[in-house]
Amino acid sequence: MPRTKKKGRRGGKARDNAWIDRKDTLETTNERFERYYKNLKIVPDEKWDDFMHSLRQPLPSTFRIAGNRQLAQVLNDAVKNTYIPQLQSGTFEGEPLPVPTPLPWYPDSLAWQINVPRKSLRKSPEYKKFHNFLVFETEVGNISRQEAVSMLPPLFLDVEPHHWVIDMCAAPGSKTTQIIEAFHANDSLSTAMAPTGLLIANDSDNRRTHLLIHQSARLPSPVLMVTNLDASSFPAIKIPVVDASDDIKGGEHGKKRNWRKDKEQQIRFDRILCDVPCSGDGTLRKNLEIWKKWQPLDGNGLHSLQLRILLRGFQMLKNDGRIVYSTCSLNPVENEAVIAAALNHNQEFELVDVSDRLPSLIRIPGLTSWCPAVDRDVDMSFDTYAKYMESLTDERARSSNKMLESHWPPANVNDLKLERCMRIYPHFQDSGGFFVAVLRKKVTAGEPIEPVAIDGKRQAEGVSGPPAPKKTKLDEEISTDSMNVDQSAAKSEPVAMAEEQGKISGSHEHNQTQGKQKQPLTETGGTFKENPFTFISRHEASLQACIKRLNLKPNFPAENLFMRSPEGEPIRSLYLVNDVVKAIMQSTDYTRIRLVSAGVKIFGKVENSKDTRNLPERQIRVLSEGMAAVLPYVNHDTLIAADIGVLRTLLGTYHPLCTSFEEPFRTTMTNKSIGSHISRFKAGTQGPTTLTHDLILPLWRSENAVSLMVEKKAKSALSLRLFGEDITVAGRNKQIETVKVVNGDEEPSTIPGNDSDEEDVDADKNMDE
Ligand SMILES: C[S@@+](CC[C@H](N)C(=O)[O-])C[C@H]1O[C@@H](n2cnc3c(N)ncnc32)[C@H](O)[C@@H]1O
Repeated sequence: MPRTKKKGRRGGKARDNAWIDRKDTLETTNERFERYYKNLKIVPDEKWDDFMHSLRQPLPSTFRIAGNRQLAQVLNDAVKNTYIPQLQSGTFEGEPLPVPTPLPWYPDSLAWQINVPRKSLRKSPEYKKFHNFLVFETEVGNISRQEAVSMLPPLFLDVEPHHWVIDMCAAPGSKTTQIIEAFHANDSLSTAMAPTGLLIANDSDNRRTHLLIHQSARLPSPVLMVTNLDASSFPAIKIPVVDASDDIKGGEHGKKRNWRKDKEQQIRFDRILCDVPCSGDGTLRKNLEIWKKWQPLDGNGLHSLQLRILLRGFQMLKNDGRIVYSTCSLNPVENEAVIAAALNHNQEFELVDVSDRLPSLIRIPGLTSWCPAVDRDVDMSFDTYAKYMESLTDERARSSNKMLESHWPPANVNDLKLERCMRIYPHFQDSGGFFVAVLRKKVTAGEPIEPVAIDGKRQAEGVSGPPAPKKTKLDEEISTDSMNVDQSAAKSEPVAMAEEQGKISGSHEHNQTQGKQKQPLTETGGTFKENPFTFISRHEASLQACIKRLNLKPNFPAENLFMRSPEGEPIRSLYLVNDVVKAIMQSTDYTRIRLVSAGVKIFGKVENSKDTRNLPERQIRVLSEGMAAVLPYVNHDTLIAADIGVLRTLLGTYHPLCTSFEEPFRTTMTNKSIGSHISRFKAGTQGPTTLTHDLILPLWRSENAVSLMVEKKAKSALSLRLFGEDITVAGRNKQIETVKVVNGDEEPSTIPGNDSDEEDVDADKNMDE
């Protein structure tokens, strides 16, 4: 049986237990917060109490059914038709249990909200069962726990599979995952598309890029690259130009691109997400520490970084492209003020009216007037920057002034259509607070308009045209087209994490610089320690043997496979990227773009064992996590046919002997050679079990047995979904342990069954997790 190299766990245990993690009581007050936002009139006076009341309520848990549409529908049906009726029949302390409700604005009702106090969770068997389902499906990437409002930006981004997209501040990756889903929206469980687009998920915090990699590994894609750079100076990336005769949308899968060696293009993006670091006061309902720390200078301090990130986004956008800017802050200085300053800096851009999108989402238009606080004690007495500057009579006060003109509304504020921005408040639909703005490049005839100064120090009030002002320091930082920027280490504003370390959520950062604005950028990672990305020869013997064994189609892009070790070293795992990602990786040194990860791991090296005997055709196996990426190249006629009965045996036993299967699978497998195979489990009904769609899964044929090469948690999730119980060996073990613990008996040593082959059991333990 194959042994694959043992991997470290990718975390996630602690998260499981906190799935439905509602805090039941909150102590919440901050006089500055109330004074600031009441003065700003962000909500009408008569609604103020509702607003404050809802901020003090625990935030309901929300989740989204992820993955491709077909599976999403199956899981959504399970929530609606299996779990909700069970919950409806349960009670807690004599009261009916609250049941999950769909978020009315989320497309196809695929997102849900649960409002359950912890104690009912712990004590309700119905909720325990539902919780188990959520945990398993989350672990295998089919459900994503995500704050409701954080699901919004990708919905307004409208990503299509051929788009080139950059998520500039992406970690921990909830929105990146949604974008990946958009790339694969049309995949099904038995067929997949090879998207021709590109997704760069970037974050300046190296540790958080690894959270992002973990999160996105649940939905692996050959379009994905993860970089670790300061988004405000994201470097220009050049790749060869594609021949004009090539369809850039790559409608035909596997069609090779003809890259021209003589001509380069700078990558510009169709879609850009700027989900920038922010003070995060929209997350007060779940990040209670903000109540103690909040003060208005946090937002003032983040404004210039937010603006620089958005303006770098402007520079990198294609002509007909779209940018979504979002924060989980309520502060206009981090929201409308950033948008206003960016629009005045580059008048080629405009806000998009998206009022007809997601009609059930309750929101209000962006503010068109506001006044920043100039100190921690919420002094809001200056309605213009000029008046504020006049008030600074001594030279020291003037030179240490941290306020920028762009903190105030510009004179042309009414021309900017800021009402097209969206504000979402907690009392609207029992959510967190959020801000979203959708921007695009105007379609203009003639010459591009020159950017104007943005930080207000030299900018004349009432910018109406494109004068060519002297550049300010902030301008210089922004207008560097970063063509040759070499970020030897990513830099970031010293923002602290709003959320608990390591927890996956869409929440934004909190600036804990406590009013220190525009701090010098700090090095995050020092040296960049990542293994190189080495493309391998498509003629490599073990690879060719594996392709032949799996009957992959001739258009399988074997030349797009790389390993994460220096050239010449033996292959361990092979990763697949699409043509655009490969072109970037070959045109740009990976240390320049601080590339942390790319593509999908599709093949694993089988460690030498009695099965492989050093034979090349037995040395590489297809990994379950890579199946979706391999599917477009699978020849469906040559897949090994199997049914629900076979699946039951494979799930219920680690390595069943070939002879333990019914015909015709028994003879088929007996006649197969040792190595990696792919099987198609046909949709159908057998007894009480219905498989609603075909499943395509990897198998390993050893000397006498067959194994389903799917990691344990995914096996349990599949078993729960199909049979309503966890029939896997691990699942049965867990049940026996629970019974023993409850009865005070000893732990069981082994589970009886057909698991006599020690080596096989090891192999299963070593599955990539
Ligand atoms: C609001 S969080 C992003 C949340 C993420 N979009 C999600 O949905 O999971 C902001 C992120 O910006 C990152 N960040 C802070 N400064 C940055 C910079 N200069 N460039 C790139 N990322 C930055 C932080 O590390 C943080 O992960």
